[in-house]
Amino acid sequence: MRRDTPSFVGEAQVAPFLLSLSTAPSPANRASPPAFCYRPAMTTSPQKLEPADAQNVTPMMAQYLEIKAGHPNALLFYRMGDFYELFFEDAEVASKTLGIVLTKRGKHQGEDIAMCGVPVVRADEYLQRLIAYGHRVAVCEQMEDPAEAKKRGSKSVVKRGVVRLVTPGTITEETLLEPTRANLLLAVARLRISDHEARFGLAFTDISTGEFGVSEADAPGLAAEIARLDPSEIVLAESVYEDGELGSLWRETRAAVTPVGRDVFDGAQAERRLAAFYNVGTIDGFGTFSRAELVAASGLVTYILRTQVGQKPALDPLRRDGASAHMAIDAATRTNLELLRTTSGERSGSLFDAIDRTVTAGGGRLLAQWLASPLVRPEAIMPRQDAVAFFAEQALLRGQIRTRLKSAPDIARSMARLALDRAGPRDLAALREGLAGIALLEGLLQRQTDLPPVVAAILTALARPDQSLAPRLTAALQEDLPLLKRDGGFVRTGFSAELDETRALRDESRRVIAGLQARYAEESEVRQLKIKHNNMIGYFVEVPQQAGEAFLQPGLRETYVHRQTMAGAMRFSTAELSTLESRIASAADRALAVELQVFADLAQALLADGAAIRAATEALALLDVIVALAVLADEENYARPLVDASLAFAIEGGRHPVVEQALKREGKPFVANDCDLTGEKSGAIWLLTGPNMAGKSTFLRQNALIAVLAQIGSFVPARKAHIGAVDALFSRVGAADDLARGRSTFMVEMVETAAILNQAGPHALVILDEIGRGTATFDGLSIAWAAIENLSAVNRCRALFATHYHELTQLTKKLPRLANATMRVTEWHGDVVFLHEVVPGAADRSYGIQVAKLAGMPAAVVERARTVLAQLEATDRQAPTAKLVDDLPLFAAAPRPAPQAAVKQKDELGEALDALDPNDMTPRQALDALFSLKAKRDTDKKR
Ligand SMILES: Nc1ncnc2c1ncn2[C@@H]1O[C@H](COP(=O)(O)OP(=O)(O)OP(=O)(O)O)[C@@H](O)[C@H]1O
Repeated sequence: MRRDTPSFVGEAQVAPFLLSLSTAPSPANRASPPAFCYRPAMTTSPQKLEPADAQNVTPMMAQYLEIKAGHPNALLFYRMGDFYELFFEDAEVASKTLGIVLTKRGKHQGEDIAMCGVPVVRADEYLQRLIAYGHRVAVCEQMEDPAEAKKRGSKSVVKRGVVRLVTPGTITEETLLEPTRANLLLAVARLRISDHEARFGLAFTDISTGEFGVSEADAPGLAAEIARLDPSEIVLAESVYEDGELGSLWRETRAAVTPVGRDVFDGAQAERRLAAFYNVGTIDGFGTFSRAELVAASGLVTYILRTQVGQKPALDPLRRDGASAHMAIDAATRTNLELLRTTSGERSGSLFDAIDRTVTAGGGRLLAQWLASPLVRPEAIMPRQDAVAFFAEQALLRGQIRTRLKSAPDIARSMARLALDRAGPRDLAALREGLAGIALLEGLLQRQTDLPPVVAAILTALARPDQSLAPRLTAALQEDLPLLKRDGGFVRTGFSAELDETRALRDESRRVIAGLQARYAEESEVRQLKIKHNNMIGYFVEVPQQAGEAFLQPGLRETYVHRQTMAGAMRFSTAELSTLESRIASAADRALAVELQVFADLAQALLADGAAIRAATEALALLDVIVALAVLADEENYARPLVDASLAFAIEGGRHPVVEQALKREGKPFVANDCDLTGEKSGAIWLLTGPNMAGKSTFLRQNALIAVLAQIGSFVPARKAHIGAVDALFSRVGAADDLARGRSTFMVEMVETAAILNQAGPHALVILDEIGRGTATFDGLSIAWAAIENLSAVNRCRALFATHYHELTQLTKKLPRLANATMRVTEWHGDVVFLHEVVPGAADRSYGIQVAKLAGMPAAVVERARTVLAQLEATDRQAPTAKLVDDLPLFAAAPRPAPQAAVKQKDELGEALDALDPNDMTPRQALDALFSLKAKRDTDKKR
């Protein structure tokens, strides 16, 4: 692809050059962003780019170096005419990431300067790619007309400045954002309470919609809170980033992590900075916030102002997003239950995908947020259920609302771009459609009676925006609109008399040119004479070369001034054409100026009503979600659950929301199953046995997912459900190897199971699927055994525990809260048939060999396995594990020590523990260490 010379003067040292682009990364096939952690020292090394070298470089390069020195941690997009250029290491990084060719331009300190560039018109595509790979980009624009620079002398350089830092958490462009995912920027501030204890303030915002929340967590709760919010970028002080104890958190998050200087989180400035940001005298009116929350919020706005270089996004006032009001779900559980994404990172196959019936991007984002943060308080859940129930009964109204919602554009993001002065005519059009849609929906809801409180609140919010805005936008805007306002042509004829006048002048000039061409052709007797235009020489007369010679002779040359001789043609200008040209140019300039003023006036009117429009937009998203949940309940035959503060968990005829739909697509039925963990008669912990493939995992997960759905306010896939609100949900599967983190299967299982046994309280719901399978039979059995005893005696929570260790079923004799359940199977001509039915009792056998046979194992191997099994069973009969239950004294767990006491008792055992690094251990070493710790502990007790 050949590029034109950049059209600015004073920088003639920039030669035209060749640049080839590989296939452009398309927004549609965007690769999912790799897990990364932003490395601050990634770009050009500073010693190479000392601005002090400026004496030895061209003025333009000196300017580049100075600007780059101010942004060492970002790739610098340096605007040159129609391209953004990157130099030095920035160019190398960008060319590798974007797949564009690296070229050279001039020398710096004797070495070639690497360079690559991206066309301004396609910058968004490239930005998207760079951001997805965790880079930050500083966008440096030309701040004056090149003609201005030229006036200062031919060598002078166009003024440039960085207008914006683009980072994963601060983007607003439609093309860079995923429509149904909130793009959260999270700031984490640490407040030390003592040497051993710290509180963390979390402040998060979605700049593209204006949402702004704060919350607080202690050290153990921080990871779960980050997993719940699932931010795109995390900003934190360098000291917090470098804290060894938190290291794994920053390494393992999907978000880009941006450490910043401590001044960003300056506690002494917090209130003042927040008040300045919101333009208020004091922030007391926003409510009461903890110190940690305020420091985080002020860090967040400080970072935003720095990345937006002074442009202030319109953010809602901060609001406490109480973590305690939400079900605690840690990262491993979220992954395991595939709430928003499957374990392989795709949306398809997740719970979100299965239940999402929303029709707007804002609704999709809100539903995802609800799924990420189910509620705990029944009095918060009930109003949502009432609203869903209201629409579940009204199919006709639902249909009318959805038709209107479908055509409503994503106006939250358009409003955000407007506030940042990044909006274009199409954003105004989106607001025109959006506001008109809001008015229609308001009318529709107004005609209904007996609205439940949530729907009544939606109606009030929809009525808030200024009703005159939509008609005003309709009157001002054309139907077909350009992307950029600087292209003009978006204001409707008839809206502005001044604009219509200048446009008439421009159109009339065109007619004059046509007349002039006819006259010139007649006078010169050259019929092929044409008047044309290009950007280099403006309007000119073009004639075939042979005819052109006559124009150089007296008679014609007085009128026609020679400009260019081309292959086969000659070009001339005339005084009349020059006059016309300047008239046309000034008419076009004037027309554009009027259009930009119209744009600015409309933008101002919309922003003045910003709070009302944002409230109406939020109401629109809420309406979409509520109606979508009603559609889901109707389509999939879900029932309204009873959620209260009890410890009940009684599901009748429960189904797995994702598996059920998958089976339905194949025309297969799903077998519904009951689950009662209420505890009085049924047992609060169910030990589930049954062969592989019988449906154990499906049953376990369906109950966890039913709890999640019930607590977001949705109806659930069951005939009837009574759920005592779950405050924490844990789900673990006998782990697969987690080689990426350098841990073995067994270690992962132990770390994760330990987390549950340490944290689950009486209102928790715990799902454990084949815990202990990652190690030798007896080790695994013993650990599973001890874990069940702990769950029953210490955690006293509701739990489902699937296992292949049939020996464990004996435990019900000793543990009254434990009940056995099994997957019913039957045999047919020697083959196992799965009935997918959960019934009380224990599996009599594993059917492992039958399943192997079903899987196509060679007949000889199956036969041999039968023989070995017979032998093993004979041996077990001589020393049955069942006897153990009678022999072993009942589990006696020590009460959990208070954290304070634990710190004080730092002893030999603690030191031995400190010396261990589980990440560096093999399973064998971990086991050895566990035994040696236990031995040490036993010795201590005897002392
Ligand atoms: N209730 C059900 N109704 C109909 N089909 C079901 C049901 N439960 C499970 N299935 C089907 O059986 C398959 C196996 O289920 P699942 O993975 O839960 O078995 P499992 O007992 O956990 O097996 P493994 O021990 O091998 O993990 C599922 O993919 C699903 O197609």
